[in-house]
Amino acid sequence: MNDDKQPDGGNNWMKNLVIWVGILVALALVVSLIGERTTASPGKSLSYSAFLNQVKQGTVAKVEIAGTVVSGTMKDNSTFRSNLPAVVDPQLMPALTAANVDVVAKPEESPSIWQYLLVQSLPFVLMLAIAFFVLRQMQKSSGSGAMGFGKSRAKMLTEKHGKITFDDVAGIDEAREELQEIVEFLKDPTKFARLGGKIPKGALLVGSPGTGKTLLARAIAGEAGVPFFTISGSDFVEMFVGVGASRVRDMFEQAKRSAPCIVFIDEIDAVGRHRGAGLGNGNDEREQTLNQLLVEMDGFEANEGIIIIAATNRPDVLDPALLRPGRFDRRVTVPLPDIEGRVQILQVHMKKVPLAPDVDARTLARGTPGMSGADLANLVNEAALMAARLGKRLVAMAQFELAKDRVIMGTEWKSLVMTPEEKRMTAYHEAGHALVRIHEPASDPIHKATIIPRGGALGMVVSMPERDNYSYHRDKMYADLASVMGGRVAEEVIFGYDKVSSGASGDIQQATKLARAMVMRWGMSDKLGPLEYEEQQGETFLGYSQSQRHNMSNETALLIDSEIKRLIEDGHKRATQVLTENIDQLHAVAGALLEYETLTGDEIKRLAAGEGIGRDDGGASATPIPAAGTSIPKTKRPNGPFGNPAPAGA
Ligand SMILES: Nc1ncnc2c1ncn2[C@@H]1O[C@H](COP(=O)(O)OP(=O)(O)OP(=O)(O)O)[C@@H](O)[C@H]1O
Ligand SMILES: [Zn+2]
Repeated sequence: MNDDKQPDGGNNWMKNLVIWVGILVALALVVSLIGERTTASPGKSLSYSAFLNQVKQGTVAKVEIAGTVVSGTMKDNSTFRSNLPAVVDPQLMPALTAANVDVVAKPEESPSIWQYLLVQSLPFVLMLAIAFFVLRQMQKSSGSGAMGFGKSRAKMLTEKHGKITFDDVAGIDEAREELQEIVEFLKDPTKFARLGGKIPKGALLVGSPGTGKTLLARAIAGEAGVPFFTISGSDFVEMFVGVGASRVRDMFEQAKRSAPCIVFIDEIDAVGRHRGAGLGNGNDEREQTLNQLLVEMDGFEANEGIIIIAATNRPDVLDPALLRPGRFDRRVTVPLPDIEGRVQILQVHMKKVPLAPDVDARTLARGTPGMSGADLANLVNEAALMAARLGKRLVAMAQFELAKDRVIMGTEWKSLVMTPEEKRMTAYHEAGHALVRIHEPASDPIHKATIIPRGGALGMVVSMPERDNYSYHRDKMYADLASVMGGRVAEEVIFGYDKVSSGASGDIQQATKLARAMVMRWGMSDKLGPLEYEEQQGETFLGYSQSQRHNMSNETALLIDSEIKRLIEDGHKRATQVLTENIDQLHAVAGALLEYETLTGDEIKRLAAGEGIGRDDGGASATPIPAAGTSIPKTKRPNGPFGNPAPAGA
């Protein structure tokens, strides 16, 4: 369903303009030609010497001279015309008098007044025409109104444009659930408020291109049955100062008239960049626009029923002000789908084409790691086109396989750059984090682990505190340090000390930060004692926290550094111990990660306990995962195609 692409007359109006200018020029030519015809005297045309001969022979009865144009009548009543030479011929007048020709001097013939006006005004007419078309175009693209310059370009999509519901959105259930509350609110804002729900104002969807952010926003509108306005952040960014701001104002006015409704701002980073991040005053306009956006968001009462949903794949560049409570208070990650998600997305799109019986969504999903929902939609579309070209009634697996290759080649596809070897390393890295966490009782339980790349990280392990933590204990800190180091340690244990990847740079940063805070802020180093060595500055927000050391002696500074180093080394040691003692579990979890890409905390626990993963999803369940204690020789595992026996069912 790509019908949300706006029918933008992009090149059309240029074409129109060219056609109209062409017509005008052609008209002008015709008019001037006609003009020439009518002013020209009839009769045959003679050269000057022929004319002079006729005069001398006495056949000419009468001439009229206008400037250099001569027209005349012969004695036999035929007419003629001729042109005089530019320099007056001294022979002519005597010859005319000698032949007794009737001579009439007429004032020089000027072009007709219309012709004159037309020629003179042609450039102006052209300019007017161009201006007219440009203006008309601007009005068209900016909705109604005479000068639609400051008008918002928001497009309103109603159910006419195809109703989209959550059924159309597959494989991103978590994001869907997080947004469910907004649907409830929009369905009946007053009831929601009465029941005491916290009224949402805006949500920020974060995710790479094509993961279905737009789709999700539309589905919310579809589920709630409210109008959906869509606009792109770049539509606000104009050359002229003030235009963007007035567009924002206009957009909100429009939205208020149709509340409850959803306003979807795609690419919000185009306006929402951190203020003052750029150089020069080229950003004045953008800043004004952003300020206006903030003002509007603060201005409307939450129960007015306007929900603003914004999408970005660069949350890191957003202005912190946008993320303050009461603005985009909900931040929802829309991840790339894992295998299960890809199966579901493929199924959603396969519903729209007639399938041959041999088509297996799961096999396709296995072969498309890293593809976004948009890539998968594209894949199904390509396959259907291919089948149509071959004159087939049903789309068969062969076409899907071909289409897959085509999509892979056609997109700059990130995970394609990730070689199987890198993928394997990532799997062991994340498995390392996860296992250390499981074996350190003080750490938070794992929510999930994934090797699907997102936002610069190759994979990640997400843990979820069982309760809100207000204070942390020393043992939890140690456990965290160990599990943060677990990723790099797993790489060392499996691939050798020399082979470790740069993928752990984020971990090392995190470990250092944690260790520093333990030493300097929380007084957890015995050597330094419970003193605060650090002064906090600025907002601890979005990573913009800054800290500074007090003026301190050199020895203290050295001691701090060595304590930080010691803590990190301790973590490294603990992780190494856990992982070498439980290397079977490491293989099992890494193997399962390669197989399924995303594992839940329970699944990891089960694997670590030597049990099966416990999924019963068709083909996948038949796949033997090299769990701890299985008969697959240990040495072989890291060398398999994916550290795994050949996938079953494929
Ligand atoms: N989770 C999904 N389920 C079903 N279809 C999807 C999904 N994600 C993407 N698609 C398909 O891909 C198309 C494009 O997705 P969409 O425009 O919503 O992505 P996006 O995240 O908004 O991308 P961008 O950041 O480029 O704007 C959708 O119209 C849909 O056909
Ligand atoms: Zn890591």
